[in-house]
Amino acid sequence: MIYTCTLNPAVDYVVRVEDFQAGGLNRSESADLYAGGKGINVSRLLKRLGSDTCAIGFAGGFTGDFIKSELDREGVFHRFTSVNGTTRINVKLKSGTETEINGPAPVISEEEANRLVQVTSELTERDWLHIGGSVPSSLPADYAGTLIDTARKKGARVVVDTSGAALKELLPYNPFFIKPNHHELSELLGTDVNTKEEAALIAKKLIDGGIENVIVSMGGEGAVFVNKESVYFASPPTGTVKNTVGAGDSMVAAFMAKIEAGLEPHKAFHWAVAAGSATAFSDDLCTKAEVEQVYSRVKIMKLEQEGTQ
Ligand SMILES: Nc1ncnc2c1ncn2[C@@H]1O[C@H](COP(=O)(O)OP(=O)(O)OP(=O)(O)O)[C@@H](O)[C@H]1O
Ligand SMILES: O=P(O)(O)OC[C@@]1(O)O[C@H](CO)[C@@H](O)[C@@H]1O
Repeated sequence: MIYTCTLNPAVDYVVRVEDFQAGGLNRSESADLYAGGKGINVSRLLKRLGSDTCAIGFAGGFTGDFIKSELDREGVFHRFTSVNGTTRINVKLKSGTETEINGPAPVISEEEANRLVQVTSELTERDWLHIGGSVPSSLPADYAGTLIDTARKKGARVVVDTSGAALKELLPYNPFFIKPNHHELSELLGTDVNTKEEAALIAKKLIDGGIENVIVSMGGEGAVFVNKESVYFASPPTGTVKNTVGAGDSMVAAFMAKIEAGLEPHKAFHWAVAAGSATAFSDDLCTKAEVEQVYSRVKIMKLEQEGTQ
């Protein structure tokens, strides 16, 4: 079972405005609500791809109830830890460009935090623990690390998809897989990552440090995959981009689903890029059929290891 842990879930309020004017009264053409947060997106896609998954994390208030009812509607298992506070709402404004306003996390008490650690202590060696998204500031700095240690003691495989300080904090735990985008990688290392060669070079260093699989996504420019054996680059097909929210999460979901199904990592990477693009071309997360349609249009090539050293 792939457990996704979203410490700071959100209701994503996706609003479309024809010609947004800052400081003026804008009327939206459409507004949609989605159960959001990185782990929740990953679980929703895993379910669509046919993998066993369960979403865990903190949920509270009417927004927490909305997320649970949406997951129930889609048949996604969940086991959230209830909190007193109210799960945030994240605004995704689409008006030519995409603008995001992600809300603040509710305060998580020590007792609530301990209850989630208990859930991760019930994982087994057949399970994965994916930790995705931001970490509420009320939690101790080493909280996500505690979850990883707890799950690892039970033999679970760990995947990390956080950014900023949280990612830096968790790299020494040597996750099985990470998928930063090139901006997150630049921020992490304080150096610009703009090309596939630069991405491959940095990813190789992370692999040498003990992480098993790294995908660096670069939006419409493609993505780089590095593990101990090889370095690959994939370029996505062109298409009409409708929504990139959750595109990265779709990559993570497809990579885990295909590794779980026994595929070699570079083949799982090919599916990951297809899933990311299929979501970018859809209004919501993509479907399995959409991933299959995009798959043959993704160009994948092996890069020389020497070029990355
Ligand atoms: N313009 C685009 N055209 C085709 N595919 C795209 C485009 N933008 C994103 N994608 C697909 O989505 C994947 C992930 O995109 P990106 O690098 O923006 O991830 P991300 O920043 O983690 O996304 P998010 O945090 O919004 O989920 C890319 O590797 C690619 O497959
Ligand atoms: O604020 P965080 O936790 O970093 O990111 C949260 C978020 O932007 O990530 C998902 C897309 O990846 C959205 O569903 C959600 O709103």
